[in-house]
Amino acid sequence: MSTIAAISTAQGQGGIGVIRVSGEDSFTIVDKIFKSVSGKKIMDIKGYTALFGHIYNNEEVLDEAVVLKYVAPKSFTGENVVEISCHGGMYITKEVLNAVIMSGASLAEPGEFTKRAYLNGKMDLTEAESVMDIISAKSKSAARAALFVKDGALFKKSQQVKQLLLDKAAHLSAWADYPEEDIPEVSEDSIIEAIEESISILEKLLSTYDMGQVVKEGIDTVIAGRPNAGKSTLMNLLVGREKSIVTNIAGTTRDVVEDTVLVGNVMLKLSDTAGIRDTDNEIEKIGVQKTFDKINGAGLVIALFDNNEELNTEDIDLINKIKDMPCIAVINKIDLDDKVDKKYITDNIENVVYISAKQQDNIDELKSMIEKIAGTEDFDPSAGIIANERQRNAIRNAVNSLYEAKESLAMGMTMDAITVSLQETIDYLLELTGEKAGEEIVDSVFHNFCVGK
Ligand SMILES: Nc1nc2c(c(=O)[nH]1)N(C=O)[C@@H](CNc1ccc(C(=O)N[C@@H](CCC(=O)O)C(=O)O)cc1)CN2
Ligand SMILES: Nc1nc2c(ncn2[C@@H]2O[C@H](COP(=O)(O)OP(=O)(O)OP(=O)(O)O)[C@@H](O)[C@H]2O)c(=O)[nH]1
Ligand SMILES: [Mg+2]
Repeated sequence: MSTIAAISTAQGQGGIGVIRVSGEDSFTIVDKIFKSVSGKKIMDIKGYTALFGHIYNNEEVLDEAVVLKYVAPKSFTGENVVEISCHGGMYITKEVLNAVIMSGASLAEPGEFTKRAYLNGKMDLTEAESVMDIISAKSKSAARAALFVKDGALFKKSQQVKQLLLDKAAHLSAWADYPEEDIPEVSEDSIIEAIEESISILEKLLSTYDMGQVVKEGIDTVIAGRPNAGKSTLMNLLVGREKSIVTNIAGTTRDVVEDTVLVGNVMLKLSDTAGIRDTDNEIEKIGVQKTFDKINGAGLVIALFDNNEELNTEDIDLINKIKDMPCIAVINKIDLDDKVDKKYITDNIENVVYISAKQQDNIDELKSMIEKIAGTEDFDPSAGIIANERQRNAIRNAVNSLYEAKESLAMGMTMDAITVSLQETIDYLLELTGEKAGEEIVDSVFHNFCVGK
């Protein structure tokens, strides 16, 4: 396989930048452009040792650098690897990469290092996919969950089920293929037991998907309500800066104002919206329409009501619109006189919280309610989460084949038919981990990676 190279650190200014080189010829390629101060060659030093020196482009010094050597198979990719740490910054790192390419390496494709790690048996597909999740994690729980998958949380569960079924499938086919041999018959009960246990493990895994999405992607959360209810004040309070304009003029916010914020271990993708009211103003009208579009696509609606005003028809319409969605009714301005019909709100909406956005009262209560609704309070990162649609489909298919096997048994079908279903389940699990996955599947997994990973 060719020797590949790429900048593995973020593109931009940084203290140092790392160019990673992987493949059989890594040492000779880098030796051509690197002169160590000690005079040693990369070729001659041991794995996991480093040299300090300079990178050259022909006779010209490009930068000083530290090179680190990994000898196959003991490296991230399982190949010979050299990491060149030079000064960070777009210009220098590109020049060094260029020198490595001129010296004989080819430019790595996105995800190619991790793909090679997978192809060399350093990790399975679920572990490789978790690498992306680790990089893109924006919260502690997302990062921890991804790290557990990187450590094989998903892979191990898959192996566990595979083993359970292989024991039965092997037995079944042996028994069916060699009826004259003296192989003990597998009892139907033991097959059912293995199937039930497998279904339970896989279904439990499937149930992690939604929460995994919440932890990873965050929740589309819309702050809605009538003009002047205090939506923008709350938005600013949650994000911790003056993101939205706040005035006492009704109809201040027109466009949707967006930001993300971490509440406990839930990431909210917040949208502050135009106050809902019937208006003749063209601009405001469009804003109100956008508010409704946002509500329709929301994972959580935070509906604000003004404690100091009686409910109007817009308030009531909003309550009716959201009461069957994940939502919180926030009664704002509790520092002012109570005029709002609290009973109507609590009769219709389960989660109600009383705050003063202006005086920052009871905000913690609102935050714990958000966490409760997101259901991430007792999220267990160590259980491993399904990271994406590909994994979910593979597991879903595996479970479906198990249900088929169960049905076949109940219908008194031949053992052959049951073996086929169990074999199918195992194939789906092999696809999940990439132990047996088509080239298209593998390619599409790495397609979304960034260059250098
Ligand atoms: N400098 C550097 N830091 C990094 C990475 C890297 O590639 N380079 N990583 C990139 O993601 C992560 C670490 N990943 C790595 C995974 C395996 C090996 C490695 O050498 N594996 C050998 C070790 C065997 C052993 O000593 O037990 C192996 O698997 O055989 C190195 C880094 C995070 N930090
Ligand atoms: N007394 C009191 N005033 C508040 C409170 N929250 C917001 N306000 C005031 O209410 C007015 C409107 O606040 P905004 O946050 O702009 O209201 P909004 O819902 O975003 O309004 P639009 O953008 O017009 O839809 C401002 O003068 C705020 O200072 C509160 O808890 N108590
Ligand atoms: Mg506003």
